[in-house]
Amino acid sequence: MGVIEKIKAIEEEMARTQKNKATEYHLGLLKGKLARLRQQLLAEETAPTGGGGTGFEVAKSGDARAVLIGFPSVGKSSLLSKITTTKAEVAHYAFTTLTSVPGVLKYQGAEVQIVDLPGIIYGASQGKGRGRQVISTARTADLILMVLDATKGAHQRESLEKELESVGIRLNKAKPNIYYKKKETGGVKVTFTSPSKANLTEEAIKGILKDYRIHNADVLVRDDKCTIDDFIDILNDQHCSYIKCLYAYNKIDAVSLEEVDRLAREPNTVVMSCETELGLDDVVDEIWYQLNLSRVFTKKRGIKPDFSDPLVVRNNSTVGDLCHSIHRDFKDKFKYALVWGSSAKHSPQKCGLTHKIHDEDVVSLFTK
Ligand SMILES: Nc1nc2c(ncn2[C@@H]2O[C@H](COP(=O)(O)OP(=O)(O)OP(=O)(O)O)[C@@H](O)[C@H]2O)c(=O)[nH]1
Ligand SMILES: [K+]
Ligand SMILES: [Mg+2]
Repeated sequence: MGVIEKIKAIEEEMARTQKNKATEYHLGLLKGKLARLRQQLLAEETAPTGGGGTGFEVAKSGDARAVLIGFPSVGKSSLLSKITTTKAEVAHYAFTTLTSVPGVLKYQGAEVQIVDLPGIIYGASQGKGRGRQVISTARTADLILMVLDATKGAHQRESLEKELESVGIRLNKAKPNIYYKKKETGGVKVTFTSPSKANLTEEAIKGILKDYRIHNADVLVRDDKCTIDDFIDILNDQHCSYIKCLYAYNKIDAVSLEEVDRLAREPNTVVMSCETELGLDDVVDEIWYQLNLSRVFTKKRGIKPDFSDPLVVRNNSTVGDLCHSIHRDFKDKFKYALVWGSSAKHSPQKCGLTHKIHDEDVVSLFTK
């Protein structure tokens, strides 16, 4: 049986199986198997072929990458053209964009790569259209920007989420807090830090492991809300990507104010009109906010800091992380830092490697 037939068989079995307490872990297993098979399908499609690939993948650049995902003609290329200097082709017909197009969003000295992609269609996760390439590019994103058409219903968002979910992309979800280690001997040991409030029981874990033919392992469930699906995600770890998602509703010029207001209140959501340039600044601010990055300006003694050229680090980074981002051996030479900005108690504050820096801090580093 080929991969596609296997997928079909599992989908049919899932459709036949009624969802209830007795079947939920079997259904979870089937879901896990599906995710693995779909991954396999994607890998086959995107594996580099001898005679040169399709040129679909773009090299990463800048401080982070946001990827535009959405159905055809929702305005992905319009958005790229508005917030970067890249001019992408925009037209009223579906599938105007046929390959990936990168652009650079400049945000107060930081650079975010924005990747425009072809529209996704129903069944993309099974390889329809350019679905496979689009999905494998989505997996490389620090942020998925899901572009939606405000004039269409809620089903577009749900079905896109389903497509991504089915290939192991988890949106706005932290990796389940479960420690799992496969071992050589000793049997299966399951521990819960507090009694489970979801369907993940010791019995379910043992059943799932048996199905995976794993007979020796340590499992520690650290979160009482973990589900069977979460545990299967942990077992399929290399097939799961946990990615932030920002929902951007475009074409708000074409719907009522009430509808705009309703959409804008949804979590992780921005509303915009690329055509009338409404809300674009908010979109850009929100992209930056969701990426969870800080800009830090370094300053040499006696010279003003260069505010056009920040170092970009993850939020909650320490002075030590900053040193590491400059050079991996820099920490060894480090003596102390002077810090100006909201993280400093006084201006400047003398700090060590563990001091946490904030967005827009100015830092002078002194070496031995
Ligand atoms: N009313 C309205 N139309 C818009 C807006 N933004 C884009 N459009 C129109 O929507 C159509 C599709 O825009 P594109 O940017 O090509 O959409 P896309 O998502 O890149 O489309 P594909 O590449 O084909 O998947 C064009 O006719 C645009 O002029 C908007 O804010 N309001
Ligand atoms: K289009
Ligand atoms: Mg396009």
